[in-house]
Amino acid sequence: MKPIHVFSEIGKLKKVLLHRPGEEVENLTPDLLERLLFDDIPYLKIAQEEHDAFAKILQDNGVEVVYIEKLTAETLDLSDDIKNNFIDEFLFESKIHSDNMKKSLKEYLLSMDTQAMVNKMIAGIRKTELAGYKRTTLVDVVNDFYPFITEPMPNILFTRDTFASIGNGVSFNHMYTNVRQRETLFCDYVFKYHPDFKDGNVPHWYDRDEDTYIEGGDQLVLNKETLAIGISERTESAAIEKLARKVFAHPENTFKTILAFDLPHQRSFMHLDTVFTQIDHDKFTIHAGIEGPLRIFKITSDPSSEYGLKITVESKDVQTVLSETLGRQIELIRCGNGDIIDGGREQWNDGANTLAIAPNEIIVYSRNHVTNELLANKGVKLHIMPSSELSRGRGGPRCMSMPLVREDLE
Ligand SMILES: NC(=O)NCCC[C@H](N)C(=O)O
Repeated sequence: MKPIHVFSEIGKLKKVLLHRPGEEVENLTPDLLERLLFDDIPYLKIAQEEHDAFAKILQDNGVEVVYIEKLTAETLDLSDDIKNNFIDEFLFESKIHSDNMKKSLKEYLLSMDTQAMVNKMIAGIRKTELAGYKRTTLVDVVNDFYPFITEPMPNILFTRDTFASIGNGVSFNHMYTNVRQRETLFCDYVFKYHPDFKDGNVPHWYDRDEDTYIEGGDQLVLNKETLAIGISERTESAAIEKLARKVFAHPENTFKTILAFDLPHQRSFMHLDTVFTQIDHDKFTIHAGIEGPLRIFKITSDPSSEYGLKITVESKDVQTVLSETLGRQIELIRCGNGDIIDGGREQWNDGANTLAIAPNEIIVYSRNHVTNELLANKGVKLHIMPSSELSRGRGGPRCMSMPLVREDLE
């Protein structure tokens, strides 16, 4: 089996990548929430308990759970060179430019064991914790009010977004916001050097140094022939074209069609998986807000065209386009039963963001009880996880997980 094997959204989940929330959550302050893309400050202890419950559901159902922070530490422990280069790149991307500051930070980071160092990089380094921190550069003086030398990365919790497993390959994403850019450095090193991944001959469908942005919450693998990608606040059409050309050109490629959904560019529709996830061969959850007039583009390979792609605009509704493309009648189950209040509230709390661990078997947030009851009545097997604190980061079970291996569907 190759290290990455994901040809559907619903095949039995065998291995998944998570991040257990840590001290970065305690580095959120009201002034920083908007910049750091959180809507409130989770209570870390409870957030960790909720996350452990999530991991336990996965493990109890035969899924191997690996953590990005642990894989990164194992990777950096492989050699001093790898560790040194990682620190240098991290500091560069954290915009630490003065030589003095770089030197003191490097000494500080190297004084810790590798796991503690990785956790600290994710948590952010406060000005108060660096002994002898002095304002030396113009940047330091200008930013005097800012409490961090390196910024916290609370969104690394959402492992779905930084890279996406597609078939046997990976899309290393260029994130839309600067604050999420450094997250992709961690998986970049893991895939380059970690023994579980480096020799796997994993094709890259996209690279983090591309100049157009794309995020994993917008990248769905509907089956071995079909991808769905959101054109959203976080993913631009130019990035989808680049990815499409790479995927279609690969000698072992199985994907023939990419459906691109043109979403409203606003936070409540942040990614395609914020409004739409697959539950079973013929069932999806959906936010009623995207069922209506929505442009959907069908992208296929066309070697005779100048850009190598054929684009057609589908003028039908989501249900019809999906039914025709997947070759079966599709049922869309509305978040909050489509009610303007229940649907609005539960979609905001990721009621439409479910993680399938097998066909017709999904992990959902407890707080979305209207949607959950509807799903249970439709015969969907639910694994319900606690969700008071984790939901404050605006991501659900699908956002908090990146499948590495799924069994193929029959
Ligand atoms: N796939 C997803 O929808 N991920 C959720 C990301 C939430 C995070 N706070 C963000 O704004 O990027």
